[in-house]
Amino acid sequence: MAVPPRVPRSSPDGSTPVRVLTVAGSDSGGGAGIQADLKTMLALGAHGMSVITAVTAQNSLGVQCAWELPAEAVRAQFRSVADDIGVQAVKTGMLATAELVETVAAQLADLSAPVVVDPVGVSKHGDPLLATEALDAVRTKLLPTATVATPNLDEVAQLTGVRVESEDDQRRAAGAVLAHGPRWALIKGGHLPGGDAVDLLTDGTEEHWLRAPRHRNRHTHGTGCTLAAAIATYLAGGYEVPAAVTAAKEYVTGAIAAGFPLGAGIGPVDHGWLSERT
Ligand SMILES: Nc1ncnc2c1ncn2[C@@H]1O[C@H](COP(=O)(O)OP(=O)(O)OP(=O)(O)O)[C@@H](O)[C@H]1O
Ligand SMILES: Cc1ncc(COP(=O)(O)O)c(N)n1
Repeated sequence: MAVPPRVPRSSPDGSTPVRVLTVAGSDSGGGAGIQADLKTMLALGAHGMSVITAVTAQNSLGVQCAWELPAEAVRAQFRSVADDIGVQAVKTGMLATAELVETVAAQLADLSAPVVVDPVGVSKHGDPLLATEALDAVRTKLLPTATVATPNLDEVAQLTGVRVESEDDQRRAAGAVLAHGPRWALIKGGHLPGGDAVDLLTDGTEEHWLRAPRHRNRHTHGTGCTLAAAIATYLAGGYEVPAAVTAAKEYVTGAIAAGFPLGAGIGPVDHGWLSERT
């Protein structure tokens, strides 16, 4: 298995780590959301920071309850981090409501750092994490701020109406996502059948097909969050988009291979797999 690199320190004397921000929901079970993102950032050598948009009561069986934070609380967390510490890349995940999508998009519009938008719609168990009436704000306000948008196949269908059943469909889906304004689209094929897990990264000109062996492991809670957080970390570390996504795919593939059982349902990917190898 390919071993992805850790990001270089961001100061010449090596004292300051790369700073990456996640704007997402909290997963009390620790496998997805804010918790997955911060573990990923630490594993790859960055300093992770968080803007919490919602709190979920969640475990290996699903999401039992969720509460979104007031827009003012989200804005204040964002300003606290951006105005003092500074961010070198941002990842967005669960944003819950149209008001929070608009609040976050407004903050991102003024930022010069790269942005990875994971347009989280539903959990692996089918629990809604975004109100249906927020989809329009995702299309018109959030996607235009994205350096890379990383929808899974359900999110592609929700956002563009394109149903993906083949690699050709992934190409059509990418075009439909790019029409909403992100610089790059990563159409994740994790939910397609087949021996490999194949994702398409494109900016409409270049095409990169990222292939990894599909692991027959049911403990895949948090795959999408982990991949998007890893991409943001590599972008913060100065990688170009194709190199960042390639390294992030290596990291998530290893984490899926090492996913472990917890509770009675779907366990998490193993964010610590790299340190177990060194
Ligand atoms: N069983 C698997 N083996 C290897 N790679 C996988 C597997 N399942 C998903 N992937 C890869 O994991 C990454 C995340 O893709 P996935 O389609 O699972 O995202 P997602 O549905 O957004 O995740 P989540 O369910 O956590 O929201 C992609 O690179 C995908 O190809
Ligand atoms: C707070 C939060 N964010 C994202 C997900 C998606 O992850 P998954 O699809 O693996 O359940 C989740 N379950 N919870």
